[in-house]
This record gives sequence, structure tokens and C-alpha cells, in this order.
Amino acid sequence: MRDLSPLFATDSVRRFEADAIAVAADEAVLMERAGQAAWRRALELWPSAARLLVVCGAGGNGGDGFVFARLAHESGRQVTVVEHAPRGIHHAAAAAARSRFVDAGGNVEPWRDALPDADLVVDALLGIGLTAEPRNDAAAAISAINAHAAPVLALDVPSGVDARGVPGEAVRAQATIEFLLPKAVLRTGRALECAGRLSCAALEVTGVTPPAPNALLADASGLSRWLRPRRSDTHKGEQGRVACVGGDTGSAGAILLCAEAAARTGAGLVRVHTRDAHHAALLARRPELMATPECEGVDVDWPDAIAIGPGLGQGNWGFAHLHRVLQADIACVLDADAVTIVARHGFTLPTRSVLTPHPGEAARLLGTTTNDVQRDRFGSAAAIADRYRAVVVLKGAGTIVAAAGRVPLVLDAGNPGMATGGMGDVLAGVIAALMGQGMAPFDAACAGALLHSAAGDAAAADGERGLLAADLMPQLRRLANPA
Ligand SMILES: NC(=O)C1=CN([C@@H]2O[C@H](COP(=O)(O)OP(=O)(O)OC[C@H]3O[C@@H](n4cnc5c(N)ncnc54)[C@H](OP(=O)(O)O)[C@@H]3O)[C@@H](O)[C@H]2O)[C@@H](O)CC1
Ligand SMILES: Nc1ncnc2c1ncn2[C@@H]1O[C@H](COP(=O)(O)OP(=O)(O)O)[C@@H](O)[C@H]1O
Ligand SMILES: [K+]
Repeated sequence: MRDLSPLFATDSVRRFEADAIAVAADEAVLMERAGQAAWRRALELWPSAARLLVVCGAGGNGGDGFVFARLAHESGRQVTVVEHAPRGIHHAAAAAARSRFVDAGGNVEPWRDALPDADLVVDALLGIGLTAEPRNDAAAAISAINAHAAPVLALDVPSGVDARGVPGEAVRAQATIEFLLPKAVLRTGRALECAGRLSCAALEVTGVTPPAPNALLADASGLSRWLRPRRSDTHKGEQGRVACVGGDTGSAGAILLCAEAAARTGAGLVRVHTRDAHHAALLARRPELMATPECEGVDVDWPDAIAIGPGLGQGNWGFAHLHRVLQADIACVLDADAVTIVARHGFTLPTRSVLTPHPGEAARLLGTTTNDVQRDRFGSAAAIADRYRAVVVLKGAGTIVAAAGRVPLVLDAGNPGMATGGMGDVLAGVIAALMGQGMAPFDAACAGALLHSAAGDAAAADGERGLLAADLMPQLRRLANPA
């Protein structure tokens, strides 16, 4: 069983950096090592790049760029540094690194609205010192890097990413080499897209205790941490009775996908509460499911866990079902329309609740905009967990699972092929099935979100475009039984 990898917030990296400077090595030494590690990475990824363009800012990040430029120059490459430092360089180690590059015969040109030709662009404009949206001139330099035909290697972070995410213009790199510690912010949302292939250079810092992680990164290899083989003497009553509630007129598919996913994730029995008119189609596709006549309503005493929301609608029918479910003290997953109704009416949730909002639904839960949610995905997930006292799965690239008092999990799994109708319905069924099998809400949310994304990746082996939610079913079954 591989462990989950620790990730860090930018201020933790800063503190670690300060400790490293105090105990292990001075700033210039760390900068030299950062430049060396970046140069090695460039050689690894683009060994034949002969003309290198390094865009350096005025701070420590620019200093790393000057070290890189010197090493590339000394190796015989054609190197141009474009310097973007409207107020001059007032970082001592960076100024020293610049001088060494110039003394070695290096060429520095000031930023003038355009960038010269090159085979590789190195982005050393802004690092973790960015505290607000890049100013006009810096934003123009970022745009010029993005418009350049050559691939981009970003140093530490793609310029324009700050401690919470991407406030404005940001470099879109093919690869990013981080320094000292891997950063949580680069594993989710738009920053993930900007970073490209990530690697981290620890800069040989020893004897300094790393901070406590701010998040944990999970990939498909982590599934066996949660999913164990079934006991040989088990029976269906022990594997969870799961009720799936939703599928108002016109949305039968949503609750079918949810219910089938629960069954494929090992729920012992799955009962569907949907419109009577949907029963025939539902049972024709999956005879293992049970369908309750509408007139009976939801029997909240029967299930071990409920998934409510897929196709539920926001009319009287959906509202009444949700209202009934929220009266009971039952483990439940609230998805889609259930999330929106909760946001609108401010309902108190049962103690064992998992909310699975996509960024738009998360914005409703917080009374803010989707942009604001995406601007700070970790902060938004934590705020929802806090406000609704629930486990939260904030969906989208770099899905985050958060709960009060827990280190959040971020997924290194999932793909853009999953941006298609019905994928979220599957997720709700998966998590409910795991809660039905006895997992605590946070564990079920972590394992379920990971299982779902890993199944999406396996199903996307034939291509991301055209991937359907139902394609996940056989993969869910396979991955729910790790060796
Ligand atoms: N210390 C160490 O041990 C090590 C540090 N390392 C490296 O140092 C990096 C951190 O260096 P840092 O702290 O100097 O910050 P950094 O990211 O270069 O940015 C500062 C510059 O940004 C500018 N700027 C800020 N806001 C802006 C805005 N809104 N819009 C536009 N510009 C803005 C600001 O400009 P100014 O306001 O000064 O004109 C200033 O010049 C770190 O990421 C890593 O790469 C490695 O060498 C490993 C060892
Ligand atoms: N670009 C992406 N990268 C990774 N996962 C994605 C991406 N786009 C969507 N997904 C995943 O697919 C699912 C989509 O859920 P949702 O938006 O609720 O769909 P629906 O409402 O159609 O069922 C979520 O689990 C989400 O994390
Ligand atoms: K950078």
C-alpha cells in the first residue's frame, strides 16, 4: 500500500524555506541548487533545445532563472535573458545570480513587449512572491510567453499562480519544476492546467523538519488503503442497503446511473425511488435493482445510506423527498438538485452527510460566483464543510475532499473526458454504496471520489471525447476490488 503524498500551502513552504536558510544553507546556495535542478530538468525533457529564452522577474524566481541561464550558457547553448524588472532587482541573491550570468558573458535584454525566437522558454518571472493579480506589464509578459511557439518550463510555479489559485493572467507551461516542497495549489483547478507535468526538487535540504501537510494527494494506487476484500462469510444484508432518490419526469437516466453505480460498487441491495413511469425502463436495464411505487414514498428506516439528488428536480416532488430524507438521521450523499435545494433553503444536514457540488453548485452553497469558487478551491471546499457541517467533494479537475478537522484530499486522477452529463450521478451512487458498506463519510467520500476518477481514467483509455458515464460501470467493478 503506497502512502498518500503530502502537499503544502505556500506559507508553509515559505516557513520551511526560512528554516532551511537558518539551519541548512543560505539563500544563494538554495538558489544555485534550484537553478541547477531546473537545468537538469530542461535537459531531461528537451535535450535538443539549442536556443533558450529565459524570462526573469525581479525577485527570487528571477534569480533561479539567472542561475539556469548561466548554466545553459556555460554548456554552449544560445541563451537570451529577457528581464522584466520595472523597479530594478532588489533581491540580493537574485542580483548576485544576475551578475554571475553577465560576468560569464551572458546576454540580458530588457522586456519590450515582445519575445525573441527560441526552442524553449523558461518562465522565471514570478514565483511564490505573487500576492495579487499580475500588474499590467507583468500580465503582458505572461501573455507573450503564452503566445510563444516554443514549449515552456516554469520554475517553482507558473507565473501568475498565487497561494490560492489563479487570480488573472497565468503562464500555461508544458512542465513545472517546484522547489523545496510540492504545493497543493498546483494540483487543482486552473493552476493544474497551467502547471503541465509537475516535478519537485527538494534542493538537498537536510536536518530541517518539514511542516505538517496542508493536503494529501491520492492516485489510483491509493485505492487499496480503503477497499479491502470482502469477508468470505458475508451476506447481502451486511453489504449495505442503498436507496437512490431522484429522477423526476425527464431525468430517469440520472437516477439509473446513480443506482447502477451503487450496485457496481458493491452495495448489497439497491432500491430506487423515482417516478412510476420510469420503473419499466429501469428494471429492463438492471433487473437487480428494486423500484418502490411512488405512493409509498421513501422509507427512511430501510436503507443504510441514501443518495439523493440526481435528476431530483427542484419542484414540489423533489423538495418533498428531500425534506423527508433530511428529517432522518441517516448517512446520505446530497448531489445535484439536492445541493441546490439545500443552498436555497439553508437546511441543516444529518450528521453523516456528504455534499458533492460541482463548482457552480458550490457557488450556490456559498452565495458567491463560480469564478470565486475556482479562484480558491481549497478555501471554498473548507468553507462549505464548515458552513454545512458536512463532508464536501468539490468536483472538477483536481477534485478536493474536505471536512472540518481533516487534512483535505486532492485527487491526482480524473480527466476532461469526464466533463459530460451523468458523471456526477455515478459519483453519488459510488459514495453512497461505500457508506452503505460501513465506511465513515469522509473515508467514503475519499475512496468514492478516487474510485470514480480512476474508473474514468481507465474508461478513457479509448479516448476522452465520447466517454459516457455508463462506460465507468465495468471499471468501477474492477477497481472496487483492488488486488
Ligand atoms: N528564498 C529562498 O530560499 C529560495 C527562493 N527561491 C525562489 O524564489 C521565489 C520567491 O522569491 P520572492 O519572494 O522574491 O518572490 P518572487 O516570486 O520572485 O516574486 C517577487 C517579485 O514579484 C513581483 N510582483 C509581486 N506581485 C506582483 C504583481 N501583482 N504584479 C507584478 N509583479 C509582482 C515583485 O515585483 P516588485 O514589486 O518588486 O516590482 C517582485 O519582484 C520562489 O518562488 C523560488 O522560485 C528558490 O531560489 C529557492 C530558494
Ligand atoms: N476536466 C476534468 N478533470 C477531471 N474530472 C472531471 C473533469 N470534468 C469533470 N470531471 C468529473 O466528472 C464529474 C462531473 O460531475 P457533474 O458536473 O456533477 O456532472 P453531472 O451533473 O452531469 O452528473 C465530477 O466527478 C468531476 O470531478
Ligand atoms: K515562474
